[in-house]
Amino acid sequence: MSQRIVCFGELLLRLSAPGRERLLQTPGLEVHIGGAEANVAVSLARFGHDAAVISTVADNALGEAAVAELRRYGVDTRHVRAVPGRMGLYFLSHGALHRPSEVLYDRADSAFARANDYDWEALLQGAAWLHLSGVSPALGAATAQATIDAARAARRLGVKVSFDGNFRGKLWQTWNGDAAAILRQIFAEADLLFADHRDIAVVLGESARAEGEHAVAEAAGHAFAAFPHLQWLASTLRTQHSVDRHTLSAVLASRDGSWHRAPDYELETIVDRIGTGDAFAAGVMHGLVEGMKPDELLHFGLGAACLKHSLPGDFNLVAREEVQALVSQAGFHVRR
Ligand SMILES: Nc1ncnc2c1ncn2[C@@H]1O[C@H](COP(=O)(O)OP(=O)(O)OP(=O)(O)O)[C@@H](O)[C@H]1O
Ligand SMILES: O=C(O)C(=O)C[C@H](O)[C@H](O)CO
Repeated sequence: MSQRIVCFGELLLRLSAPGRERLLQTPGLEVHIGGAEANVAVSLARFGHDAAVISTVADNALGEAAVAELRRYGVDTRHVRAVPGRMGLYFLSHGALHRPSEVLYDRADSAFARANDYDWEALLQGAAWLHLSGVSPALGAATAQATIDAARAARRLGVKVSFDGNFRGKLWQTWNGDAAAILRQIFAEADLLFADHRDIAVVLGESARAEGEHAVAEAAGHAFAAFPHLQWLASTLRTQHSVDRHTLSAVLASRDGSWHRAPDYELETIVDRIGTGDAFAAGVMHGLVEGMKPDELLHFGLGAACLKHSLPGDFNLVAREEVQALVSQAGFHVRR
């Protein structure tokens, strides 16, 4: 069994309009389970890792369904506790052409958002990595503190910290949270950051006017200077030609000054882009845990992200062999 990776974050129900419809255009919604950090755990479990989720769900049928869905894909859910309260929801309508996708959150005061009493020393026992994201601290003071506590405990215990910026402006606005001050404390504990120039600008109080690879490279330099524990910074590079046609690449920077860029992938008819950043994060972590070389692990992460664009739902339900086949250009023939 490979190294244990634990992911801390909220489990959510996604209620989405069918196809490309607007919300409630017809009276039906599709249900998927999501949550940025849980998405990473599912991907890692699919790649064969010992992946666990630490979370708090409502002690009702919705909480049970969310936990059951993680178990179905091999995620360890022993540290997901159920308490009285409500599950967080998000509504989604997929965009198309020139109409962007829209997310409507209904998650205020969820069981997860209220909780901050985690015994991190116990929960992190045996873990090699802790994965966190910017969604949890954006929910409110309790989860912001829980995320900071988790990152600090991990560092004390020698557990590596992975943090995905996942900036959610709508969530920060609901409670006027000081994103810069809170995220800075988490960035300070991270060994691995998934962040671009915009995430770094928020934390370092800079303005992020420029775009593209150079903007990320410059911001990465500032992040390595500001945060001495930081070893790697990875980011996707996305050019959007329309809502469902993108060019995707990715970059990886290391503390030793090396810079890697993966090839461009053309995504012509995107099925679902939610969770693609999480798929990238899981792919990069898989590569690091497996000891892949930087170019190889970056390409694997990008391949995983590309494949997620083909799948409805938040989870990237692909095996490592499928990602390998894509990055080694095995072609698109029907497998039979
Ligand atoms: N307004 C913003 N301020 C700061 N950072 C932002 C902002 N908007 C996006 N970002 C950051 O840019 C990066 C890329 O964002 P993007 O919306 O493309 O999501 P993703 O991480 O690729 O996909 P997903 O989160 O759906 O899995 C993320 O790290 C995100 O935190
Ligand atoms: O937006 C959020 O807070 C979610 O966690 C829902 C999705 O699963 C997430 O955005 C995917 O990264």
